[in-house]
Amino acid sequence: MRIDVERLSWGVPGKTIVRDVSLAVRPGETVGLIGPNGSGKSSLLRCIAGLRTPTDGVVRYDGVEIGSWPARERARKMAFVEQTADTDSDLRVSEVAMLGRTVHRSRWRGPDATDHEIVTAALDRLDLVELADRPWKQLSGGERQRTHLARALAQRTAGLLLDEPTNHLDVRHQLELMELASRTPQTVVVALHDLALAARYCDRLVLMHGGTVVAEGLAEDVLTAPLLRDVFDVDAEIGRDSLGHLAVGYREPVR
Ligand SMILES: Nc1ncnc2c1ncn2[C@@H]1O[C@H](COP(=O)(O)OP(=O)(O)OP(=O)(O)O)[C@@H](O)[C@H]1O
Repeated sequence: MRIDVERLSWGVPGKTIVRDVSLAVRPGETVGLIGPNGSGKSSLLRCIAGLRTPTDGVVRYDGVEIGSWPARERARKMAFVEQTADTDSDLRVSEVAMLGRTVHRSRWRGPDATDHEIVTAALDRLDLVELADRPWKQLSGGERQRTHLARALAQRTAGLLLDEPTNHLDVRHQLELMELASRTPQTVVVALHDLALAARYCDRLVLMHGGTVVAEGLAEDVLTAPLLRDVFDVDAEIGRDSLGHLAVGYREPVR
């Protein structure tokens, strides 16, 4: 699925939070959204998901404006895992993942064999099969995050929006999740704070600052010392590690 964001702005009374952002994400592409705290990444993702109505501009999925779509129709096309995703009920892991299937069936029909197959596959991809019967409330932060990702995968959408999906994950699960995000045929927009992870797994990076896009392109073009100094206020050294991946080192902040 192609995602187009055209001249999008969003804010609250007296404050523009996302300003004039345009973005075109090609089918199957994985785009990394990076930027300092408060730069507007989550707000932009919510607008792309259709959870916020832009004050200006439009969002299109495959060329069709999503503004007037019912939530259910949007959710059949786009899954979104928010940064503070929570489930405030007594559900078990497999039941949380099964929530991803609800958008595909009528309210009166329970899950069928296909739904169960899809959920099992999603749990397997997130390394959760052994936890399938565990109550959500007993899970660790990383296990909860993986469960919400399984829910999003079970939704079987053409697009996937992920807000800091790795922030609770151990290193192995971070790598596996990003591998999954980069290899899936889904179109993915993922907000990340780990710049090296973003560089390694995203086809393209979009750097936000103060609600606007200040740079976009290949990781080596976006992650430059001068840009990182301007935007993140850090002195960084960009190099390659022994595996050939972009590495970002930071000097002590000078205050
Ligand atoms: N509903 C709201 N009302 C008022 N201010 C808001 C609202 N939503 C977001 N903001 C503000 O807008 C700015 C951007 O927030 P946003 O969550 O989009 O940033 P972010 O780049 O995702 O940050 P982080 O990296 O910390 O997750 C922040 O200053 C935030 O406090």
